[in-house]
Amino acid sequence: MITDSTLVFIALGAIFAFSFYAVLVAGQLSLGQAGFASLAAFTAAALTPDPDQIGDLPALLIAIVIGMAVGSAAALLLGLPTMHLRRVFLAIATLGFAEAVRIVILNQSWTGGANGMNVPKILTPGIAWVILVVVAYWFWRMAPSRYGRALVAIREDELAARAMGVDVGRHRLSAFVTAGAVAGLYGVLWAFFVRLIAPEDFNFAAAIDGLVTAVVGGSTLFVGPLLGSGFQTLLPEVQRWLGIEAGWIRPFLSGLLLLVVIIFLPGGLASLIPRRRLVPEPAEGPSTLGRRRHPERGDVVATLAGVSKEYGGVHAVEGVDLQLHSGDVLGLIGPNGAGKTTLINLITGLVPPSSGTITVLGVDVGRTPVHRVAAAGVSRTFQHSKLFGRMTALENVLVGAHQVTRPTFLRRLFWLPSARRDERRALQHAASCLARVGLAERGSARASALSYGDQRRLEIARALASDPTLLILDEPAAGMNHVEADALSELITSLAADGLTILLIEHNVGMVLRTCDRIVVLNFGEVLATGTPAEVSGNAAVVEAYLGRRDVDGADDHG
Ligand SMILES: Nc1ncnc2c1ncn2[C@@H]1O[C@H](COP(=O)(O)OP(=O)(O)OP(=O)(O)O)[C@@H](O)[C@H]1O
Repeated sequence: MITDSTLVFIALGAIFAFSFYAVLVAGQLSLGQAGFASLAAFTAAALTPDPDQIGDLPALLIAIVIGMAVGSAAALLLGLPTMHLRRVFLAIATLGFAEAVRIVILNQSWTGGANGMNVPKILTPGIAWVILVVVAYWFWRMAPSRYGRALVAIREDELAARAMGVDVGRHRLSAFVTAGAVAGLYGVLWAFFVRLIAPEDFNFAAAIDGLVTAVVGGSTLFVGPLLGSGFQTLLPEVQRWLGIEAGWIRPFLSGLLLLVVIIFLPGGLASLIPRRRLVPEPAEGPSTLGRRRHPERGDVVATLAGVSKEYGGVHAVEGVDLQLHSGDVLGLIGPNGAGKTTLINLITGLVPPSSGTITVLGVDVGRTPVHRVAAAGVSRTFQHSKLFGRMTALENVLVGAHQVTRPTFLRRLFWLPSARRDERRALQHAASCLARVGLAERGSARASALSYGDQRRLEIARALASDPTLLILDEPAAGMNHVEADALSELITSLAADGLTILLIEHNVGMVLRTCDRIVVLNFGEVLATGTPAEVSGNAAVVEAYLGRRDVDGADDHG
């Protein structure tokens, strides 16, 4: 039943699916792979020397190099203007590209137009499978590397990944170029196996086949494309074996399976296979990563001058002047909608100010990408949890350590001991961050499975992993009981004793009064009062605008 052709088509289907996997893993949906494959196939077929003259293997190797170069170059050129597009918009743009390629190739004389192009058949099942193993190996080694984790983090929460110091644009582009190279590889292998290639081999249906293979197989594990391709290729064989020739059965069943997988098994068939979880390395003494030199106690860490942020007609932040000093714990309080979150989004570079200047650790924040602000030593948690839900607690913290760890992917490919050493150090560092917030035992739990209080603590551990100078905590005690809030208060005090500067936004006023050296009160986007806890709590305007009002609300979270 399984012929040589079937074996080759399973391998080719899986390689093509890997080109979708390459971007799905970073949360991107691209349909341009058929276009990359087509460009690569026709260019390689036209340029590769005659195998009768130079031998089959050298000819195939030359074709592969040409195809992968063409595929990745096309992806780079298409990626540069489209990488800012998200989800369905990227799918539409890339689909448009693939369709344009098909029409251009159809109308060229050198490609043979609709008649297609004759290509020598030099691909053997053995070579097809060796190449598949190499491609699978690449993605297998990539997944647990710093780069692989960053891609998954982007898929899980792009904004949080940026705040953790991941250069999202560069990572998305490199995933896209990888997809182009792998699609180009597929195009070449296809061309040098089927004898006659035509533009229709790389049409919309081919792209959808590749996507279905990747989605059905699953994008969470590298074997997914193989499972998907095995299913897609073997189904017609099983049909033939059973004597059912109807051509509609395969597309119908794969459509049905796609539906079932999306509804019941979002991780694809591969998610049925248990995944080996990273285990924390026990910390041997203090972490050797990071060790950032913080400014001298009392030095200015951040300066905001006349900062305003408008959303349409809403003045979320209005003319704020503020300085943060090294080693300070500064509290930021105010009624709901006062502009607290907007202010920290401004300080971390997530939103640009409408006017005014913000300088943090020497960086002009309004003009600097978020990941560079993070690299300068700014880290934060989010008011509404922005954990990477499908990653474990340990993996979340490892992404937090992105800026203080070294890239390992290329060294992992060659099993270099230095990569293993770097990984051990990163794991120990992550374990010590988890231990610092009291989550030492929870490292291998999925972030989304943690209790609410533990999720808040995990966000702090992830933020700490970048070894920040300025740590911004946005309502870290929300949902915590008094005991947990007290422990959090102690943690904040101990972090400040280590030299960190902390900006704490919190509605638990009792905790803010106990923990902070200085407090800023915002109201309607403006600074209503600044001072020590005693000064602020005795300020009549503050009591009127915030403290009193909250008491009337009956809120019991003032401590
Ligand atoms: N992206 C946005 N688009 C439009 N308006 C916004 C946006 N972000 C914030 N705002 C508005 O800006 C004002 C300040 O909001 P912000 O979330 O900063 O307040 P906050 O003090 O953090 O409130 P809370 O305590 O409820 O979190 C609100 O009126 C809010 O509706």
